[in-house]
Amino acid sequence: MARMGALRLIQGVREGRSLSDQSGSLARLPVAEQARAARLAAETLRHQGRADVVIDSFVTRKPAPQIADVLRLAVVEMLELGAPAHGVVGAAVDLTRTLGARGQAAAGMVNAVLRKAGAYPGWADLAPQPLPEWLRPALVEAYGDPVMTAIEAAHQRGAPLDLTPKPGAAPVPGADVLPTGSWRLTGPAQVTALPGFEAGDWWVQDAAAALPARLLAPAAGEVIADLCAAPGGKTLQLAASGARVTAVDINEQRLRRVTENLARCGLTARLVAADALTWQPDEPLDAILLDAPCSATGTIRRHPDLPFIRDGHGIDELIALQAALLDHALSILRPGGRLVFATCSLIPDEGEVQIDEALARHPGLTVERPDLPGIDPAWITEEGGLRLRPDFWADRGGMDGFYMARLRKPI
Ligand SMILES: C[S@@+](CC[C@H](N)C(=O)[O-])C[C@H]1O[C@@H](n2cnc3c(N)ncnc32)[C@H](O)[C@@H]1O
Repeated sequence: MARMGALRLIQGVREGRSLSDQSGSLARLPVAEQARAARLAAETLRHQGRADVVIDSFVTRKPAPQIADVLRLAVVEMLELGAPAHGVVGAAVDLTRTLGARGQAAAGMVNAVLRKAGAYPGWADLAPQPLPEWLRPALVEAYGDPVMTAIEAAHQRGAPLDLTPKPGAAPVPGADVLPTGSWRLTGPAQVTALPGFEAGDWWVQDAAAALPARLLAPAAGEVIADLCAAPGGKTLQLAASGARVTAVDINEQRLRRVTENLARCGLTARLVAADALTWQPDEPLDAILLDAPCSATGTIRRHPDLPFIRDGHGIDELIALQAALLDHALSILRPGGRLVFATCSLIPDEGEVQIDEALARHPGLTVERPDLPGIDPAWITEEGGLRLRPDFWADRGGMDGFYMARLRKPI
């Protein structure tokens, strides 16, 4: 059941739908099978490049796309997830037979290929899934080949579960406390069953994603706007500081998740469904957090489907939107106020370049160098921002790619 669900999810990705958008399609499966299907699909996409090397070494002709996905699923289940070959091969043959006449005809080939693939000797040494052509060259240009290879290796390792604690909350048993203050769980965990979930002592948020709000350094009583706020990880951090927070997002449905998260954690913020390009506050803002919409290329280790469902289109429009959001945010910030600009992107045009260009457009605007506990000074960029990459903290489980900078508006 889970394998069929996983195959359907992968086919959805081939048609351009993200795994998270398709989660409802598994609703008819028991909960445990839904989780298994989602994990199988994600891991198959994460290791697709390596699976193809194995499959190619045993086939004489390229299999049809659906059959290729059945083979990839089985190869990843055996070689990466350690499932016993006999069960996987039998299930893959059965799955193939459900795929119409083409499946009936391919069942023998699938059986023969997978019997050999299960004993493939060099899986661990195969190069990780490369990033697609719409993204890789820009990142090689920005960071160089060795870093690109390290980023791809980090994507292959996936991501641990990071939690942001409410101030004073007791650590979840078994969690490591990271140098920047987040908690990290490396083993399998069901979020809603963890101690402190019901009480709202913490929320799920990658350690890198927790840093923009820390960089803003909110203080109790300050008037702060969180622009582009949903689903609200950063809103929760700002609200937990005692600041008076207005969370603005254009997407009403996503804002509902902010409401739920605030309620669970016993925190308050004013929520506004509005376009942050035109929204006007009713009182002067001491600080703004602008977590702008972006390519999300820093989150590939959590979303291995992203390289497959995107093709690079729309990034120029996002870059223009980020600049416009930044200009409007600066216009509504009080003189002397501070603004953190952040994107979960690895592309410098969505980070370092945005800040360089904003400084050129806004005379008197300055960047304040990050002074956060736990960050490595090597992560600070020339213009004074913070560049985070998935290959950082490799021995601790990595972090999402992110860029952030704290700006100070002149008085
Ligand atoms: C990167 S996500 C924000 C993540 C969020 N800050 C958090 O920490 O959970 C970007 C958000 O920007 C919102 N968005 C996109 N364009 C917007 C606009 N013009 N005005 C307000 N929100 C916008 C999207 O709906 C999305 O929720």
